Amino acid sequence: MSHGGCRIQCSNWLPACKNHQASTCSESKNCLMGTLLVPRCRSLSQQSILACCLHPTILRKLPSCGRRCRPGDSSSVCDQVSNHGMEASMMDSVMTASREFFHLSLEEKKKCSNLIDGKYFQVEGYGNDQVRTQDQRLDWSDRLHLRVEPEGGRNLVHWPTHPKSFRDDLHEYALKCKRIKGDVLRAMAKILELDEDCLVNQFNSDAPTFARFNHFPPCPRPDLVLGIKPHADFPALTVLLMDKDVAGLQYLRDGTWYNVPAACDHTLLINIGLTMEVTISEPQIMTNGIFTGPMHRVVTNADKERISVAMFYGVDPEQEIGPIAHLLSEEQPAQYRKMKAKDLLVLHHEHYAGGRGPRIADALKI
Ligand SMILES: O=C(O)CCC(=O)C(=O)O
Ligand SMILES: [Fe+2]
Repeated sequence: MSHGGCRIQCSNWLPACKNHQASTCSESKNCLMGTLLVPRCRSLSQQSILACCLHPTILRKLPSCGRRCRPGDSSSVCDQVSNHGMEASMMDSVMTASREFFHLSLEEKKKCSNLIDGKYFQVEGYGNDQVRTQDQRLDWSDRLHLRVEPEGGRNLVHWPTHPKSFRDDLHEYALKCKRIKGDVLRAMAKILELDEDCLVNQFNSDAPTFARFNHFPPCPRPDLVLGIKPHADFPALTVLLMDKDVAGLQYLRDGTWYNVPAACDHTLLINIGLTMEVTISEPQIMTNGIFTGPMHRVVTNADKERISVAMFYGVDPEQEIGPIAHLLSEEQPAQYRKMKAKDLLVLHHEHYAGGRGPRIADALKI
């Protein structure tokens, strides 16, 4: 690692109160994520970042990790990472450019629309989810979704020209995030006792990276409407840049939603996605996987807008994904069937939008 190792933030994630409000909740001082997932120390080795989030059976192999494990802990990678090597000024610039874009007139934003001729949905561009069914729940958010990698596959027609810095900021930011993604994947491979580049090599030159800019305007009824409904990210890994001032993200754990505080100290949040779960979670049959894509959602705020920027790292759509061979043995056979990434994505959308449950990885279980 060129920048001396990422650090995990000791986070104090409080249970959300019943009306979904993220910022006002002080019902409980129970620091679940802080005590269970993150050791109480400020600087951890790179290896420990992920160890904090791994299943206890793997964790026991790691002398450097001070995590206290409880039987039945679920395992998920959803931690705030600092000392990640990205300049705070760059993170601020991306946030400012995003905010400026969302504050443009609707007419201006529609120049990047995700609807062709105002009707036909496409993944890239400005807008909301595709509406597939009459009773589909829509999110209280505006989005700009852009393919960032491979660089040759960028559709600049969707890339805003206002603010002027937007394109350059995103380009630079993507380069930094890619390096962080590599660091995280190498650390994960090490923990799994795989070849260091084994996971990085799952991403060939056609592996897509999408940037999703989320804007959550103030919402008059936060008790009724969610900014993003419960989901687990589909791609393999997400690097999330969050608003410094307004919280809203929540994670589900043991049936309770927990608030993630606003990222006032320039932390990034790393999520494991479902693709990675299918790829690497094989040996722990008893525990349903070493890594799982954590379920999360975003709540709305009555008074304040919120911005976040997610970089989603997927694998080549033509790639067949399934358990990595090195992780399988006679005692630990595959738990998931193999499928091309593009077919898995279709299934995921059907499940998620159709309300049949957001965890497509479960549908793939053998
Ligand atoms: O806004 C956030 O903090 C999370 C966004 C998110 O979960 C997503 O874009 O998939
Ligand atoms: Fe997400």
